[in-house]
Amino acid sequence: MIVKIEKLVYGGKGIGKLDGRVCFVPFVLPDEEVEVEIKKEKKSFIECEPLSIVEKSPFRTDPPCRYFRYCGGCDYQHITYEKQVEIKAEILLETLNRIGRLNIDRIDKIYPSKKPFNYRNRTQLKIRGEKIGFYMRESRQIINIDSCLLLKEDINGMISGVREILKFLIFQPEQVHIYSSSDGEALVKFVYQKRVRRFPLGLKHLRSFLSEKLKGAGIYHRKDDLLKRDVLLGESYIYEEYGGIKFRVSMDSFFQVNVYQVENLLDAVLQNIGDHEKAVDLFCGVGTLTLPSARYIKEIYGIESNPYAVNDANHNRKLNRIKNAKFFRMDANRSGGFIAELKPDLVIIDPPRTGVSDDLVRTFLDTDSIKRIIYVSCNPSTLARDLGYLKERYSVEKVYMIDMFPQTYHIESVVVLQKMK
Ligand SMILES: C[S@@+](CC[C@H](N)C(=O)[O-])C[C@H]1O[C@@H](n2cnc3c(N)ncnc32)[C@H](O)[C@@H]1O
Repeated sequence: MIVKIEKLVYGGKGIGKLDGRVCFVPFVLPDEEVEVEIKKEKKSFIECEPLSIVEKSPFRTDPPCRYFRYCGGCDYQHITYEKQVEIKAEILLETLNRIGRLNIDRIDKIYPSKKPFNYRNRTQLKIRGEKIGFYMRESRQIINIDSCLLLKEDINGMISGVREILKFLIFQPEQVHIYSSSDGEALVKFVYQKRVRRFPLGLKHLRSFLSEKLKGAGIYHRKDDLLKRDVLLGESYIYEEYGGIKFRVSMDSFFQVNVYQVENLLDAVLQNIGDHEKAVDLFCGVGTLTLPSARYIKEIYGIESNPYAVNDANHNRKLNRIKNAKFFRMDANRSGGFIAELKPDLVIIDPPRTGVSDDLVRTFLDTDSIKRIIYVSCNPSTLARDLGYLKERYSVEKVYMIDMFPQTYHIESVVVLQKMK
């Protein structure tokens, strides 16, 4: 069976038509003719696997990773990097217009990643028996890897060390997380299914296997889908520096994953602060956007639910001697009352993939003081849904795309909304 691919859609797959039904095919490019086999048939669509490419796109390239197509991590390694970025920009626009019923005709600025490989500062390795690696595509089987092309080189250098460490452990962790700062300072987390009372290795040992720049290690167990730390060896944090600001980042706080794109994200946000007086930064993490923004505004308030991130943000505020920023631990999705009382004229939001709550959307619509919203999103579908509601009182002024996750289908964007008169 031959399918002609019309375009790529959010999620990484291409779509075409087979017997009049929509058909999804991974690892293809627009305009390619692909021989496929059917994997799953539903009433309204068909899932296929590509067998061979009959008519190749000029943008097809040889995937450099030997695990590509088996590993669940990458979707786009068969596409030249420039074309990946172009495709993501088209998907972003199409998603905003279709789900949000908007009428946006351009992306104002696209920031490709300076390096499309070796950009990630963190990884979560799954462990099972001798296997260390990532889940296989559409499966819970683990693909055994010795390196990953998305990871910073120093993290790859630590994977063989993890293998050695596991030989010392009677009880195997189910995951090992590694985080390495731009300076190569590293943190490691050993995650167990159940509580472990003793860990047989000290920080010195771990350093000898992993990196001399290892600052700390945490031993965790999983409880109700959350990680609980039982043992800490060394420090629980490392430092990052971006936009002239130093950030302490704890092993349990979030930080942007692509070392080449933090400055670009800041650029997109800071150039839109405009002439405002009082800002609130919701889902603020360790203050990555709050603290650089504080230079351009009278007062700024960061809201974050993770206590470790709030501690880091407060530490970072003092470390950088920033007096006009304040941080609060709060559920941002339920911060409507706080916002209504604060009366900010600018709102910055950077929610997780789920987007923002109905309550928060209502607050943005009902709070007259808010003149502008800078919405940072890692999921175009929920962004489009939220913009679809907000368009009642806000117009889309600017759209930026930051390619935070090269080789994958994920799309990071910044949308600037202006209150209509
Ligand atoms: C995508 S990150 C953005 C962090 C920050 N803006 C940055 O650039 O580093 C989302 C943040 O929202 C926090 N978060 C998730 N759900 C939240 C909630 N309901 N209320 C407040 N913060 C939340 C997470 O802990 C995380 O720090």
